[in-house]
Amino acid sequence: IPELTKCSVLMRERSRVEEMIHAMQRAGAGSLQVISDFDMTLTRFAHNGRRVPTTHSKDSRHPISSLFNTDLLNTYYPVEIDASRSTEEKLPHMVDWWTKVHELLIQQKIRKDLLAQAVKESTVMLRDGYKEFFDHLAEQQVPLLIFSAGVGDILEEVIQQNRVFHPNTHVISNYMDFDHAGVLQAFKGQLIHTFNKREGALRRAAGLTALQGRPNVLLLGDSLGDLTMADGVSEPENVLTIGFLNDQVEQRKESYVNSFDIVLVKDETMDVPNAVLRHIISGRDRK
Ligand SMILES: Nc1ccn([C@@H]2O[C@H](COP(=O)(O)O)[C@@H](O)[C@H]2O)c(=O)n1
Repeated sequence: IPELTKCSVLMRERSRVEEMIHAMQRAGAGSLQVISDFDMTLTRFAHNGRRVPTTHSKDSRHPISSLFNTDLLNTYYPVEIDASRSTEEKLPHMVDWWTKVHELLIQQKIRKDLLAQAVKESTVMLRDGYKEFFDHLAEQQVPLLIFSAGVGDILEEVIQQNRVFHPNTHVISNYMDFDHAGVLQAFKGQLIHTFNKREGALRRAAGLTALQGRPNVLLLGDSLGDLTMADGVSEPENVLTIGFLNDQVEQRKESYVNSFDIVLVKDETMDVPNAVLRHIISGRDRK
């Protein structure tokens, strides 16, 4: 796979990655499921030197930017990516961050009918190559689980507007609960933040029938917390993990290389996941 030889691609054990890809290729598309994070994994981290907004974050060019206006990002994002703190240390801060953001959004009485326009006018962008990624999985009927600590309603709108929300796509995320007048009144279900995805994986992903009987997993994420997204897969055989290292590269490189099978450093494209998928799905090695 020529894409794996790029200098932005880091691997702790290249031979293990190759073995896993071959095993997944032999098993074919029928054994495969893809589990992916959304913000900064399927969406770009930056474009033309500027941060791309997440499903939660403020987009200054946005006409109703108060909708996503959370300066809390500047306080809590550095904690989220701090390589010197453990996950346990970060947990209470993440709960605070998400709780405050959700409260702010509720106070702002966000209207359901404004969401589509808000997304249309925002600068949120999926990574280059996103269309091949979504379309190829749909054509091959490979289920795609998007597991996001962002806002599910916004996430769905983003993939809808990019015309890639296919029937093979399942989403687990924080969904808004609107009252009868279409005004945000709460968030549904248990809060999902960056570091509690394991609970969601065991509680919710494990029950999705479309994912049953598919022991091979391609997992995509941008945070160490994303590595637990496949913990609900029963009897997994091969779990190949790809991590996007977008920020604080030098501080986090070692932990990412020790944790993900493939690490993509400041790569704003889906080139590597697409190449790996083409290879697995082509089934050229199948006996
Ligand atoms: N107020 C917030 C809260 C979180 N974020 C970022 O969103 C990411 C969560 O979504 P995933 O799809 O990646 O699970 C998380 O990494 C936070 O950095 C935000 O921008 N604003």
